[in-house]
Amino acid sequence: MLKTAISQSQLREWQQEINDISAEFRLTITFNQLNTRDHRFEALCISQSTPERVCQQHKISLLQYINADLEKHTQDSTTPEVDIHHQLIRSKEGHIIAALSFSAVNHDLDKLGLFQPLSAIQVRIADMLSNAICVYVNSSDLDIKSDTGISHAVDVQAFINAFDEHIWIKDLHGIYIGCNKSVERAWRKTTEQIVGKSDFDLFDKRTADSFVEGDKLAIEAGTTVVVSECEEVDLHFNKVWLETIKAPIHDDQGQPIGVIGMTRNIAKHKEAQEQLVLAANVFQNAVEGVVITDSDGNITEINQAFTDITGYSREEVMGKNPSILSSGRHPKSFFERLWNTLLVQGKWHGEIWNRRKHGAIFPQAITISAVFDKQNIIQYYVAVFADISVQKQNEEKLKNLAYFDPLTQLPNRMQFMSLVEQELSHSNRAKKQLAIIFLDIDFFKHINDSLGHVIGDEILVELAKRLSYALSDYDVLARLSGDEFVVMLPSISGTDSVTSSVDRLRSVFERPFILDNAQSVRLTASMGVAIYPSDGDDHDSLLRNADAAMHRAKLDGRNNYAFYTESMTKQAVAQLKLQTALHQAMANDDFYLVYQPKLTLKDNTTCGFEALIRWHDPVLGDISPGEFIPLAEKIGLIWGIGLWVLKTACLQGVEWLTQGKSFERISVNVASLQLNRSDFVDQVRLILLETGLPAKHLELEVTESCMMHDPDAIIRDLKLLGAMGIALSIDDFGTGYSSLNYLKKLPIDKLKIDQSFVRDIPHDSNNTAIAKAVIALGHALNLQIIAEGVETQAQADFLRENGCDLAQGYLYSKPQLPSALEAFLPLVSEHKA
Ligand SMILES: Nc1nc2c(ncn2[C@@H]2O[C@@H]3COP(=O)(O)O[C@H]4[C@@H](O)[C@H](n5cnc6c(=O)[nH]c(N)nc65)O[C@@H]4COP(=O)(O)O[C@H]3[C@H]2O)c(=O)[nH]1
Repeated sequence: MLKTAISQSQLREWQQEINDISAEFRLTITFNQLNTRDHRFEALCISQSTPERVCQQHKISLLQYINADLEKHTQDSTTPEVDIHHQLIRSKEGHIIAALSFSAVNHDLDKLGLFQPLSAIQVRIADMLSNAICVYVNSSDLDIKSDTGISHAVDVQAFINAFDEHIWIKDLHGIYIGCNKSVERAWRKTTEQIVGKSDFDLFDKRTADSFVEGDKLAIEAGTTVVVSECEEVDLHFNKVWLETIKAPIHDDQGQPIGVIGMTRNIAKHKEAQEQLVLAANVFQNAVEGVVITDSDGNITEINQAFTDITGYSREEVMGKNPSILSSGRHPKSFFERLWNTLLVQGKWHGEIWNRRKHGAIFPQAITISAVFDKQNIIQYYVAVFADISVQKQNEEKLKNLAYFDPLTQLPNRMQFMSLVEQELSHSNRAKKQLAIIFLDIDFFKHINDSLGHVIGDEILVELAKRLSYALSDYDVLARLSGDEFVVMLPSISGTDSVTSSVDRLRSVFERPFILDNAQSVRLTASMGVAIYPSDGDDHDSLLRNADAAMHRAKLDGRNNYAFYTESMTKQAVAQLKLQTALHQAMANDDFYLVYQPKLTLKDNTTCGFEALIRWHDPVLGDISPGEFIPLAEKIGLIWGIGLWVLKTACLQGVEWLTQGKSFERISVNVASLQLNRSDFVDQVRLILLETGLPAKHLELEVTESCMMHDPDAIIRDLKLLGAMGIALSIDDFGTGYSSLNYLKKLPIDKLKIDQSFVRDIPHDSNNTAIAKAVIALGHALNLQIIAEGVETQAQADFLRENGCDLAQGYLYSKPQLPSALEAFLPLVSEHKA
């Protein structure tokens, strides 16, 4: 127990007063330094937080002082410099109470005129710096100072009580010789119950052992040591982190004579420490690269991810400017904007292309923040960035998928449309024309079906290359789907320039496509052209109309091209209707045949009938064969229709024969597509067999154009038909192919002068000349000549006079139903007669 000359109640009162001051000024200690008993002094307390100002004056009655010795005191209150002196304070019994450090602090208080600084003291207990208290003596007491000097008396108990920390002092035997109020509260014991006891008296053995061990540590170390850190619960059941430090107390000879201990709550410190550890962990383990620079932009810290992403180690970048990463991709203005935003808003976020240590450029998403101090001055810049190379690559891939055809790498429909739209707005402003060419490969389906899709793809890739080469750099080529390509020709000067582009595109198909297996494939394409602004003023209508024109080119026999006109669309719509009806006609049995007699000009006797098809549609009415036969050829229905006509005509012939009628031959028109079929001869043979019509009663009329495709095969088939006894004639002679070379090879019997040459004879000199020439030619080849479309007697007379053998036409009879033709069908017996 501390021996003091003052009573406990006085001490408490005194401490209370000090505590009040402490509360107000965060002061913690006070004591009388004067070696004068029963003297009244005034203490002036100065807040440590505002050390330059006198905040408030308090009178403290220091009635008594602890009778402690200041064993060594060299304090000189007049010394202006800070000078630290260490003191050991002992109780009357010689126990060391505290180890104090005094430092003189020169304040300007004397300027107030009221006080003279006697001593300004800063006190340390076991290395813990307390708040300062300056003790001044009233001017009137100065004489005392000069008489008596500085007192050794210090109220140590009050001093240590002022601390929230638990403070205790033990001698070398481990006996407590003092403690403060905090210890009383924490250990739930009074000072009297503690002083004079050892740890073994107060705690369980394990705890006591650890405490004694701590004492030993401090004594052996000869300096302050942290002996334990532990988490506990305080009186209010709050979790606290307690740290116990111990310091040895030495005598004049430096021999240890005891231990001072102090336990304090370091929860806040611990929390801050944990936060720091956590932050450091986050910093180092972040996936994002982090770089910190000082306010001048010099790198002060980086994390591991920075090194992983950029390839630069910490040593390589410390103190350098982040511009070492610069890729050179961004213009100066980019960084000017960045800095402007950063300085004004304190933050910038965006994407930057930087360069890795080994040279590769990469994109990064980065946020740069400025860190300000209390005065709003920038202290640091912190940049957090992520390498977004993979994300960029994926974006690029997606963009490609969205805008480009993966097979040919050409723009796809979406991209093409957007390019056309852009070009249209330009053309609109510049008052220029623009052309869209729609290109579709003829019969490409057959390639896929016969050679497979892999070969089909191979051809499309090769074709895409060829088409690209055929176009200029300004033209845009795209693949819309399957075998459909489309071209935009911007700023065309007129139709001519389009035609030459179309010609270049067509020339691409002149060379065969050589496949991997050395097989060669020949292709043709049909193209349609639409021109802005006449054929449409937006991308949709232009593409649609180019497509319509392309279909027109297909209907015109493929391997062709067509320009779009408004009327053409209407025509296409009407054709679509007709097409649909034609498909129905076969199933509905809407076709029938009429027959037109053929006569011998010499004696006007019937020498045969031409079977001509008729179609009556319940909705569309009568439709001329001149209209629907070419359509049937184009949409592939001609084969079925042709067989039906052949069979029906043969059955009619059989009927007439059965009726004993004489008609020589029934002639049937054969479309060139029918003749091009390899099984045509077989089909004819089959029909003759099925119907029972003798071949000698059948004649087939073929057109010259049938010789256009594979003439050798046609000649072979015609010979086979001729060998069967079927007569063959060339229809519409003079209107088309007219190759005399083939004509002489053909096994034909007749030439038919087309009605266009018959029409104006004998008045039209050209037609009469042609008619005469055909007659002469035919006769020279030993062929019979028949004229069609004979409407007048004059025509008939001219033809007869010029050697024409046969004729048919309205002069004799229109094509009619069999029932109306009785007059032209004599009985065999009559005919012979
Ligand atoms: N102005 C005029 N015309 C006359 C006269 N005499 C006959 N005609 C018409 O002339 C056309 C002759 O047939 P085409 O040249 O083979 O021309 C035929 C033929 O190429 C084709 N066609 C008709 N029926 C068939 C058929 O069953 N099969 C095939 N493949 N084509 C057919 O349709 C074309 C037109 O046939 P149609 O309309 O029946 O027209 C027929 C016929 O009615 C006349 O004195 N004056």
